[in-house]
Amino acid sequence: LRKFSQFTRIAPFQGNVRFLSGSGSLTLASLGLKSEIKTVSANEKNKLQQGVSTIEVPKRREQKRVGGNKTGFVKSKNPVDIKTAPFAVESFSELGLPPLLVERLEKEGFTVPTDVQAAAVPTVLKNHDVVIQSYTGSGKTLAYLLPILSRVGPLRGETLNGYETGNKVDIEAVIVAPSRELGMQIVREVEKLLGPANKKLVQQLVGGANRSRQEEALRKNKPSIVVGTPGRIAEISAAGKLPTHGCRYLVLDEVDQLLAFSFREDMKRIIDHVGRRPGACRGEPNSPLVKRAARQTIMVSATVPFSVIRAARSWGCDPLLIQANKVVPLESLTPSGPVNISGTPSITGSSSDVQAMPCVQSLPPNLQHYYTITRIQHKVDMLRRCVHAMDAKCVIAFMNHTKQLKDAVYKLEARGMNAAELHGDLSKLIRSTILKKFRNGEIRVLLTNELSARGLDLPECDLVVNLGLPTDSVHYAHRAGRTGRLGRKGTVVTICEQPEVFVVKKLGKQLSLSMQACEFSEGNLVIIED
Ligand SMILES: Nc1ncnc2c1ncn2[C@@H]1O[C@H](COP(=O)(O)OP(=O)(O)OP(=O)(O)O)[C@@H](O)[C@H]1O
Repeated sequence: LRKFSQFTRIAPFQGNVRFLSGSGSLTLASLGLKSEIKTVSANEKNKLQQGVSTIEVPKRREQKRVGGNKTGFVKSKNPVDIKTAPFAVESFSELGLPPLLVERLEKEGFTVPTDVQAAAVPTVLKNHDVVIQSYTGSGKTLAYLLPILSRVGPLRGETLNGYETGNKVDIEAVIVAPSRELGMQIVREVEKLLGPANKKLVQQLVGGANRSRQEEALRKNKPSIVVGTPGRIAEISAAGKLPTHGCRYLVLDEVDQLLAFSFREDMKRIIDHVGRRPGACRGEPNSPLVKRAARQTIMVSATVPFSVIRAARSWGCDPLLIQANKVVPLESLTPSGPVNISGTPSITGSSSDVQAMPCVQSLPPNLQHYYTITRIQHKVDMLRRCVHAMDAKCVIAFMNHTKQLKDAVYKLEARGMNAAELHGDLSKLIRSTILKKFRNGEIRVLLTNELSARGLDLPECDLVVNLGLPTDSVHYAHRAGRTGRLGRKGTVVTICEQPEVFVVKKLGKQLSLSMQACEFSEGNLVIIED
């Protein structure tokens, strides 16, 4: 065992920046991530390009420095100075977005698209069905929202390539997300871009909220975009109160989770009733008009198991896979190809979908991964020591059983640490109040379960702790992805028992991560060298 102070241990990686200090500005350059990002993307590129013909690659410029007076980029209370973010083109206007929308983006502090946005926006604007895959926190939400807002609502371009909506009765875009929190987060993102005057053009249809009020809002406001959870959307659709026959966009966010068995019936209803299936255009002339008349299906996730590829082929028309630097036809992918299959259950329930996807693609490169060993009864105390040692300000700790959450909160609070539990048994109102408090910094440790692993954007989160092991590498990736968003630094610590160490190591191997053993002693992170 060798003992290091945080400062000394991290020095070789990040120069003079104190690890997780929370003070001073953080830079990717100072973290030594510039070269790390380059290495990863070069490897990824090589791996991914084997056997796949790249059909469209957005013009890529030299990676540029973003920072200094441009810190307004990342909208957070303590702006993070991101020196080299994964940005590929200079501006949103280069992507063919209408000027009004570009203006709104600038007002909101978004000036430069991320890689995945640069790849996705022009492709979706060309009416392709797509699967968008890039690592957590890389900006996939705007990657699909921007092309939609270019065609739907008040920010759309003046000329619509001959497409006229006429007397709008139908909803034009349906966005499905697996959790209420993620649904509400997407709604906020759309509202932010539409501006206060046009807020009613987007309607949330999440479960747990008053259904009659949602139906009333649909009738009264005639929104262009609805965002919701599968159950509630399917319910209102089955009641005949969701006019989606002419819907042009169907977005399935966190699509691999939406393919889970529990969503099966609701997803079937949505797939069958939202817009005209692009499959209908098969055999017909491939004219732009025919394509425009069909629904465009956009599937999104950081993890794309082969079940998603299969679903996209069956639900879409010649779908494309969009990753940060390239766009390839899904037809070119096979289970043994570049997008491997993962353990996420498929809609068909096939047991062949059990291989890990190359997770360098699912996780941001700027995360540090550690594990520490303790007895089960000491896990919460180890969490407290870990938070202190890391000097973490905003922590998400995952447990596998809801019943354990309350007890853990109680123990932390007893030791003077602000903590709260978040899980599906709480009402929608309580859940959103807790999340608000966590965002505001009133809660330091959020104890939660898988509910919070997907899609939640809490940019201030600087530490993720696994108090219970994730079930597989896909779950590890989504949990870990709650920190280190959009180029920020982040740390993931898995607190396990001795017999679980081999599982942790296996996860690290599947994800190509360097998973370091550590301890927390006298307020310091202690790395245990192999
Ligand atoms: N071009 C941009 N410039 C600055 N900030 C951006 C840009 N695009 C997105 N962001 C911000 O980056 C953060 C992460 O974006 P987003 O939540 O869309 O990531 P994601 O890829 O969907 O992550 P996940 O896989 O976890 O769902 C958000 O806070 C978002 O506002």
